[in-house]
Amino acid sequence: MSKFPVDKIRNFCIIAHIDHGKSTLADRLLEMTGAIAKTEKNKQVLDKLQVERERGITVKAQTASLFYSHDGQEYLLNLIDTPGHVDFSYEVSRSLSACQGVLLIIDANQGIQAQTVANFYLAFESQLTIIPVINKIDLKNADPERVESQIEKVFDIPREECLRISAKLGTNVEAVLQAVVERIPPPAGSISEPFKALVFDSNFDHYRGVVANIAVFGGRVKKGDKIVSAHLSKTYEVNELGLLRPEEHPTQKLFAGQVGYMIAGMKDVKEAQIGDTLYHQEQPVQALPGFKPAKAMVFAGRILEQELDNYPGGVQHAIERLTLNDSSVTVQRDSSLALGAGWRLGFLGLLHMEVFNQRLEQEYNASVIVTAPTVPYKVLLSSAKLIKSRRAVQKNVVYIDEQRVMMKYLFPLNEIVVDFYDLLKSMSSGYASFDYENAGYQAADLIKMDILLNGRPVEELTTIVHRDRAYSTGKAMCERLKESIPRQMFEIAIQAAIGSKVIARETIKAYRKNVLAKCYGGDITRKMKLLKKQAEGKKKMRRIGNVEVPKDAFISVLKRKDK
Ligand SMILES: Nc1nc2c(ncn2[C@@H]2O[C@H](COP(=O)(O)OP(=O)(O)OP(=O)(O)O)[C@@H](O)[C@H]2O)c(=O)[nH]1
Repeated sequence: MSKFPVDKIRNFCIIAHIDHGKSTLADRLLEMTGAIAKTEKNKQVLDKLQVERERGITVKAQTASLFYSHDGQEYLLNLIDTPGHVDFSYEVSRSLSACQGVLLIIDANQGIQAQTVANFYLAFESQLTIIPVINKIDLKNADPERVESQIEKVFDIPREECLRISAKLGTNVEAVLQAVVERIPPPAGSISEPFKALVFDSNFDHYRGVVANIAVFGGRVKKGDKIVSAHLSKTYEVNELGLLRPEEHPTQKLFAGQVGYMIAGMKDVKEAQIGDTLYHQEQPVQALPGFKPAKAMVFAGRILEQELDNYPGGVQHAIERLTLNDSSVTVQRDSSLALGAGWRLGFLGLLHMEVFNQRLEQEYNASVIVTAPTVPYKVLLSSAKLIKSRRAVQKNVVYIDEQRVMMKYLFPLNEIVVDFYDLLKSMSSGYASFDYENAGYQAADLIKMDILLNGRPVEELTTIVHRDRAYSTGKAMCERLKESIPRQMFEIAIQAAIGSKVIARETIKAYRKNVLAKCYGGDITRKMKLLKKQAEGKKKMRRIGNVEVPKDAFISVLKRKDK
């Protein structure tokens, strides 16, 4: 591809609240610039992952380079479609680092929603040009006037700057392309500078190794060049590079201002850190600031099971490779006597945890068991100092218009992490939307609860709970254990205790398990089979004191309840 002057390049993201129409607009922009054919089949083409297609949501940011003629000039537009859901906001913030402007899409019926506000601030803080685009004006209940008033009031953007479109029907989408060219500034870099590129995303290809998505901030790079990654100071030869249109489109060179992909013989996922800087071997540059690591909000232990071994290299590789593509997941090795070796993974939210799990299964054929989500705590060890409990505290209220109000609260994270969003949606008949950010640690009345089997604490089941919830949580855990521990030759007491105080108890009656009881007389092979099965079952048991506990019992207590 021939050189494209920097002033004819525009890099922009599409950001919005979930379902406001980003991916549909991206389809129209791809069609109008000839990147994809205009057919029914080409729907949400940038949502490539199976999990995205099944759930109808974007979870990965995707890049597409478009060629667009305007006023007799040819422009290269690099579009990044981003996810809308709060759990994937790390994708948005990284994508913004490769852009100078954003299209902020707002549904003409729903108006400004929680993630519209959150995404606006991400773009605003990055000092990007913001083009408000009111979408779905074809809807019967569309009220673009009202949405423009909201935009003026909440974002202080004059209503004249808003575009009104229907991404579905293609109405006025041409105006969006024109606004991108006219309002968003070109990237700052120059071709005469030394080569400098930011790795803003990467994924692992089974055959070609690491494929890095890069934004070239200065200079140029070509096939065969020797480049260095600032993070590891390791040198690589560029094997392949090109544009994403949205499929890979190999080129000989990439220039300042361009966004594209690069393959440079990186075989290990540790070699292509997201946020890394690449430069020419002979022309070292100062590394770019990179990205702040994502802060995990929800933790889940994953338990290593036999069936995880069906991915070549084992589940370790599968997790490493998937976290390369989703760097917001934190991974720690973990192991316990009862559950065996596993991982403790941190996520930005519950949907994020579900999606990661689904991707492990679908893309790496690794089935895993997810334990109940927990949130991080800081524990102050003290003798008898009671800490005051804190419930949600209202911080402020803004009336967006006569129908909508924006309220800010300070919540304990574990109160909102599991079902708060679902509850809010059903209570408001789907009208309310919700977003959250980390407000730091707060003192709370939390206690450590132990589970005892015949008086012995089971380390793996110790949990931190709010004092008000201790009884119900303890009772539920005891009941679940009672269901899953088989009767044994003596009575088993299952207790939930806070310190030395027992708050819940279940009892399993004594019983001599005679697996042959039902086999009156006859068939010896059937008897042998049952005895063998019992012996195998014993291998999967863990002994706590004198009580034999099957592995499944731990899992049934720790596993998330199905919805
Ligand atoms: N009537 C109407 N529907 C639209 C329009 N644009 C998008 N939609 C519909 O709105 C729904 C959501 O559109 P998407 O493009 O998937 O929304 P999104 O913002 O990409 O969603 P996420 O990526 O999951 O955040 C789909 O059912 C679209 O068909 C429009 O202009 N008019």
